[in-house]
Amino acid sequence: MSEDVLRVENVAKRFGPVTALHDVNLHLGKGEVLGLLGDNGAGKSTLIKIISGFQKPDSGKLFVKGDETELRSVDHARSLGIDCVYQDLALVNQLDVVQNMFLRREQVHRPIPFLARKRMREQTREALDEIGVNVPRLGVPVARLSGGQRQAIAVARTVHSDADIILLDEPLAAMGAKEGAMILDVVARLRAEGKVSIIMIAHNYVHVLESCDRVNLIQDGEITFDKPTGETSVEELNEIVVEEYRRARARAAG
Ligand SMILES: Nc1ncnc2c1ncn2[C@@H]1O[C@H](COP(=O)(O)OP(=O)(O)OP(=O)(O)O)[C@@H](O)[C@H]1O
Repeated sequence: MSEDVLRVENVAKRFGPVTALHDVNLHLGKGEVLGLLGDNGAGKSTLIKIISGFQKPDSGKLFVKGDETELRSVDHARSLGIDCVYQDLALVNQLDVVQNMFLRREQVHRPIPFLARKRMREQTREALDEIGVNVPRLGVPVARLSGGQRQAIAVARTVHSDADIILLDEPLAAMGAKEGAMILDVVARLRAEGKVSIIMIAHNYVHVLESCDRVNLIQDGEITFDKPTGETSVEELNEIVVEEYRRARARAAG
């Protein structure tokens, strides 16, 4: 891979008595797809929220495209090309599919002329077709759609944005097998094009090994494993996780 588009150095984050991230170091190359694996509560979402400007770290540094950057907000991160599909999707239930697709653009906050609305519908349809997910009625509030369809809209919105650093927090979480495969196809296409860099949180080792260039494992708020996917296996990843589980049980037993 060429230069890093993102570097996280010694990042720590606490929530009261809970240390979510101890001392995290991570890097993402241009055009690279990095899989981030880790148990529940390991710190994956906190890390992604820090990289997307949603939360601030207590300490540590973030470099975006070579420049040390203190992200002030999600909008600030977006202005630098970083966009995230959060686990809870960040769709607005009462708004319809088209309005959600354009949520972060100012049209939604003003009356929309008929022609602009028509263009927005066309672009929404195009973005969803690109993902390959069928959402027949674009005018319904997204609250009435399935979890998989909602997830697809959130992913389509990010892929169709100007972002060149895309963070996917468990993009397959609410999906059936067919919809999940479509999202993995989109990741595969973006990976082949090499224009965007992606961090994908996932629980399925096989998905990560097949869809990513490199894999990081986060355990108890620290990156404990970093290898190209071609140099590791489900067995090796399993072994590390089981070993950590044994250690945690031994610690708990005193
Ligand atoms: N806003 C918060 N307030 C208090 N504690 C938090 C907050 N956000 C995260 N935590 C705690 O920080 C730790 C890491 O949480 P995080 O959500 O980053 O884990 P995760 O690896 O994404 O887990 P999961 O796979 O279950 O989503 C957990 O112990 C969690 O309870």
